[in-house]
Amino acid sequence: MSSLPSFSLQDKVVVVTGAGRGIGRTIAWDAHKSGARIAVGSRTTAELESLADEIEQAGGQCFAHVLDVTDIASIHTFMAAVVKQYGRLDVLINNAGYNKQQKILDYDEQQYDLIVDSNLKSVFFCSQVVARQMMAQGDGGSIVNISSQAGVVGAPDRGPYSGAKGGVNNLTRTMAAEWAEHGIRVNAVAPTVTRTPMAEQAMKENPAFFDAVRTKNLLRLENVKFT
Ligand SMILES: NC(=O)c1ccc[n+]([C@@H]2O[C@H](COP(=O)([O-])OP(=O)(O)OC[C@H]3O[C@@H](n4cnc5c(N)ncnc54)[C@H](O)[C@@H]3O)[C@@H](O)[C@H]2O)c1
Ligand SMILES: O=C(O)[C@H](O)[C@@H](O)[C@H](O)[C@H](O)CO
Repeated sequence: MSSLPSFSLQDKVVVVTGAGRGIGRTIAWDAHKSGARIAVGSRTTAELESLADEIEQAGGQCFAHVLDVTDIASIHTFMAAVVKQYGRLDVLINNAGYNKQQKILDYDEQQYDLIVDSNLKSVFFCSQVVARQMMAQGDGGSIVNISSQAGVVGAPDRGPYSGAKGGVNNLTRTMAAEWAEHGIRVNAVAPTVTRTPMAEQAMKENPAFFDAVRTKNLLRLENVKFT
């Protein structure tokens, strides 16, 4: 007999930002399969609505609402809509992110701001709103930040992105330290290159990145082809 408790999110309300595609969409599906009620947000709703339809056809609950994680007013509107829909929330997955690869010397201020706001400011303010709600509920909660290996090691052609993800790592530690007394756990996950629209776009646009992925990935990706 296993001494490990079985993993369940039965009836928990799980919020996933940037869930229209890629890693976020898969997280939303997995949370549904673990019994959670899902709330998803992204800048455009077409992909979210197809996800919500699919989860509901599979017998689950999925609330979709527009969200721009770089805009504090949009974050407040989204989280209020989630609480109105389900009455509470239990888990926040800070997944939304954006990158455009180029050399540090070539970024302008607008590009820098968009990347850093999408990956770091987003985590700060989504977590702030959610932590206030969890504290009001009084029974703790969990926040998971999707960081990156690029926030741990140097990442050529990804200056603002690697800086922002490194910031996410330490923001995670600080949030965990501040909010532990409220029973709110804060953790980060730092994936390496994962085949999603974000990574595919970068591999198409930047041959040096594609070569690095192909040669450094232990599974060898010599046969990767793009349509
Ligand atoms: N794919 C990888 O190789 C990889 C590796 C490590 C970490 N990550 C991280 O994982 C997360 C998901 O990446 P992905 O590869 O699935 O990317 P993706 O581009 O395929 O999906 C990102 C999602 O975030 C949404 N999004 C972007 N900006 C937003 C905004 N301002 N407001 C709301 N939604 C927004 C997009 O619309 C999209 O649905 C990101 O934080 C990314 O940095 C990805
Ligand atoms: O490891 C990562 O966090 C990702 O793979 C990123 O590197 C993105 O794919 C890329 O930067 C998009 O432009």
